[in-house]
Amino acid sequence: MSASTGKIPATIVTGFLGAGKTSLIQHLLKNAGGKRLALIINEFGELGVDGEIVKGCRIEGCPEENIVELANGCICCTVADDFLPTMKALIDRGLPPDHIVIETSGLALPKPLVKAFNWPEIRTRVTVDGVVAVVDGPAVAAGRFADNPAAVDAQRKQDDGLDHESPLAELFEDQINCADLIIVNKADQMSSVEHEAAQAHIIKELQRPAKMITARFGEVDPRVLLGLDAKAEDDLAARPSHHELEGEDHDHDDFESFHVDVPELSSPQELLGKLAPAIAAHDILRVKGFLAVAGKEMRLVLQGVGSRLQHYYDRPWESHEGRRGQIVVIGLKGLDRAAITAAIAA
Ligand SMILES: Nc1nc2c(ncn2[C@@H]2O[C@H](COP(=O)(O)OP(=O)(O)OP(=O)(O)O)[C@@H](O)[C@H]2O)c(=O)[nH]1
Repeated sequence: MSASTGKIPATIVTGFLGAGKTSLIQHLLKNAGGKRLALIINEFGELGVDGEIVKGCRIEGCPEENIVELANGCICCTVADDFLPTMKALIDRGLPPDHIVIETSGLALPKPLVKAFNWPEIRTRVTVDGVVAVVDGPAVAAGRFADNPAAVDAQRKQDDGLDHESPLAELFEDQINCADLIIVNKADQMSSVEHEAAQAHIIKELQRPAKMITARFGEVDPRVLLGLDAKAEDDLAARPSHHELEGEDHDHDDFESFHVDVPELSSPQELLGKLAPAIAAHDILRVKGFLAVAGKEMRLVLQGVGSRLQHYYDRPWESHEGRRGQIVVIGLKGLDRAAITAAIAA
């Protein structure tokens, strides 16, 4: 319960694809110090990978019924259909959570979600304690979210309907400009010069006061993360967004995702060898999923952010899952699905 409002506090975690939102939440759950947390996990792709990863950790104190997945679409577009009923169900429980944490999809605009907390049934019971933006530090330092006039011009030539700046830059700016706390993540992958470049870019684009801290693997003290007491739903005018200037056009109309079934692999390398060139050739932004490897009882988690690929075994396959390997692929609209599928699953 928030001491200043008497309402249940909720934290909205935003940040681009692969920035480290799920890692942050896993760390928070492991260090919750007895707090009863409930999680709402939203994903752009049609497979609930993030929710599965968090459940796969089998963290004590966070039973599976406290983790609600809203997959297949961005939460900011389905607020009334998905988010509000989920919130209501959580707060109507006999023993409501102490704190609600919402992981939005990497393509979601946070502001429509904050607005949803003004719905009468929610407003009286819950307050937005803070909006936390997780930022991929090395990607920002590398200029991934900078406005790139040449690239936008080239895209415009292909698509007359494109009426705004780089979709990645816009989304990045909307996410940080809604935040109370910005976490510059992946410190282990940045030199001090890159760290400074990332911070300078954030400060250049930031139009409101927000705290900024650095982290690796989302390891942030829960006392820093929770208890910001921002009451963000009362403060919407101070959180500027490109989206408002563009009417109903949603930034993530510029992105698409699909999934690929992957047969059992002889080794992880069998897939990695095909995936790395496919990511480069098709400028794939994000891949993630679960794979079966011959002779291994455990399922293999695959994570790809840009060209960086990571994999690890997390838990044994359960019998009802049938060792079914699947990965989600996300990129800018116009992905050559047939070519990517053929390259990965051949
Ligand atoms: N080296 C390094 N890798 C990190 C760090 N934080 C996260 N990662 C890795 O980056 C990948 C994506 O991390 P996630 O936590 O799943 O990112 P996310 O923001 O939840 O991704 P989406 O939900 O798909 O948008 C995983 O392979 C993580 O292990 C970090 O600080 N350093």
